[in-house]
Amino acid sequence: MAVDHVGMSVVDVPGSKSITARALFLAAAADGVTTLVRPLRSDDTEGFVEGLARLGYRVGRTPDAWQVDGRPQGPAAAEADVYCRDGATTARFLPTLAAAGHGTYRFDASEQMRRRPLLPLTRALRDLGVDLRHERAEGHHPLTVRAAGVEGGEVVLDAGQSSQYLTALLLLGPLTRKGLRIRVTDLVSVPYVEITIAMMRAFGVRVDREGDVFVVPPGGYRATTYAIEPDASTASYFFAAAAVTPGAEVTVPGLGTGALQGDLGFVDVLRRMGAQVSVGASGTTVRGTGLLRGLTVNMRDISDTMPTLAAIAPFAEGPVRIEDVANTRVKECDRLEACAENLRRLGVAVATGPDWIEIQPGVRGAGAEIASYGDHRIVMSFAVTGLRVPGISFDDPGCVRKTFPGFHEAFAELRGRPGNGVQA
Ligand SMILES: O=C(O)C1=C[C@@H](OP(=O)(O)O)[C@@H](O)[C@H](O)C1
Ligand SMILES: C=C(OP(=O)(O)O)C(=O)O
Repeated sequence: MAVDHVGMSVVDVPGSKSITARALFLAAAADGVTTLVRPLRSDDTEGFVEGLARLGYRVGRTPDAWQVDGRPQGPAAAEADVYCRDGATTARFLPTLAAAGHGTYRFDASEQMRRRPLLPLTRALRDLGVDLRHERAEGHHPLTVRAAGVEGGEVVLDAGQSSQYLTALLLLGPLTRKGLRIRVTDLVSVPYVEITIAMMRAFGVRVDREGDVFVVPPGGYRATTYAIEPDASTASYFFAAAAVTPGAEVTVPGLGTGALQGDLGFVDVLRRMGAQVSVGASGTTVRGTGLLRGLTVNMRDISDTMPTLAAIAPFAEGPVRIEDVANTRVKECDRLEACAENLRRLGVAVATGPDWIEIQPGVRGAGAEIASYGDHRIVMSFAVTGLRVPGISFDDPGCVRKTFPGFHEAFAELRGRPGNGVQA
């Protein structure tokens, strides 16, 4: 088996996409000028900034920091046409931000983002009195918001397919006249809601929770200086690389015990499988021990790391079964089927159900071309597989630009030799 050299590496992972998107929303809505330190520069966050600019917000940028002139009263533009690209945070958060202002704003997105669901959020916004019209299908982009401020009050929300609906409404709460009481009937990806609440706190707003009801007071946000954590989902590829390479050690600084992101919990999965993991105050280190056990794991809270685990699962001693990840079918692609198809291309035995995937040990084929489906996580995950299976290539390696344009270079550096057989 080809075992590549990973050695001992310190990997500087770019900023969190989720934290950058929330920080941009909060800064745009805040009273004053906010400085965002080390934001993520990638297609998703560039799309968010471009959307803000179209809505009339001013964002000044240096390589390491962005300055946002907050407008508590809402967008400066009376009319705007915003293209949200492929980013669900952009496509779900920006129309919600715009709803609190006064003007007519149209939002559209990539073909895949047009397919991804939105209905529970647009329904909730309408229930709150927002004039929101879909051009084609109910609950999908393109859509137009005729904004006239939001009164607030109580609203019921099903966030069983995406927590981003709840995050959008939580972020909106302080911009409404009466505040919001959001009654949630179902919720996935809970740690992302915790990120939202922690970040709202940093911008001066306290969210209270009474059972299934999230209570958000009116009153707006306070501008601040906010440092963005490295992206924990991105870090998963580098941690996984260490775990599948006996003796290799990867440290990601800036992601430690105080981290906001639930996806850092991926290292607990690696620990259960046999990797050595240490989470300290200033960073996290994973060391490959040569042992990789199979396991059954519920990834409802950290489903962005499902493809990472699926891609290294064939190297485990026993089957790996990942459960409760139905909503990975409505992401950048149907990730359960994309993982299954690509594993089969490599000669791995795999089965899927509505919300699970089970992967058997062993790679019986040679390398193959991986079908990316335009999904950054499929490419980054199977790059890790490529550490142990020679001859893996990608039909669309560049789609990593969504969250990490420099991924292939960083991964090649980790492997200790340039090129990595991957053309970006
Ligand atoms: O709020 C966020 O920033 C995110 C929430 C998660 O989505 P879902 O809540 O749709 O699972 C995650 O998959 C996505 O990458 C980012
Ligand atoms: C699902 C993802 O992105 P989003 O939903 O923000 O488009 C992701 O980054 O894996």
